[in-house]
Amino acid sequence: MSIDGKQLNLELFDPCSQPPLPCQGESILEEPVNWADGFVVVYDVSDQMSFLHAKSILRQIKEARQETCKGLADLPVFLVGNKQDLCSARQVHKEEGQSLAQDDRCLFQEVSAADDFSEISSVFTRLIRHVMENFKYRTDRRRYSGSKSMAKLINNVFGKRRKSV
Ligand SMILES: Nc1nc2c(ncn2[C@@H]2O[C@H](COP(=O)(O)OP(=O)(O)OP(=O)(O)O)[C@@H](O)[C@H]2O)c(=O)[nH]1
Repeated sequence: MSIDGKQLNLELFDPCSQPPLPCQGESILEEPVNWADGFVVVYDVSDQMSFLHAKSILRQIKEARQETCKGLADLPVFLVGNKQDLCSARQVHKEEGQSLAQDDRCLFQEVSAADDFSEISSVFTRLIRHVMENFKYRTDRRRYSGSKSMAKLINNVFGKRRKSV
């Protein structure tokens, strides 16, 4: 992906599409929270339960980061309210999303993935810009996920190196 003239390799991890964890009660964030450079937490504006779930995930991110990465700059988190097009079925007001994002110091946007992919693209572009900004102030080296470490190893031996996010 190219952003602001920079060529980046992105690794996207969707915990919801992963197989269930062997140990019940283990957080879905257990693994990515250790290496992710940013988070997108999505809820459905027509589903109050999904908003409560998003709230709980934001709390988990905050707690996990405080535990594992003391002293590091906050990682950018984007709270996204999807299915904005379902006006008549709306259960979560935009203001509720805005207020949660404000309390948790997140970026916030309502989108309709079904209507307009450019809004989704803009969410990722904004998040990545914040990640890049954060890199300027971070002294730690980025930790890769397992698959990324292997890809990096192979790249170091055989390929050209690119900046990764
Ligand atoms: N009306 C409307 N429907 C949407 C929108 N985005 C997704 N959907 C529908 O919501 C359903 C779930 O979409 P998926 O793409 O499977 O969502 P997902 O994020 O992969 O779901 P998880 O399995 O929970 O991770 C599908 O029927 C989509 O067509 C949207 O913006 N508006």
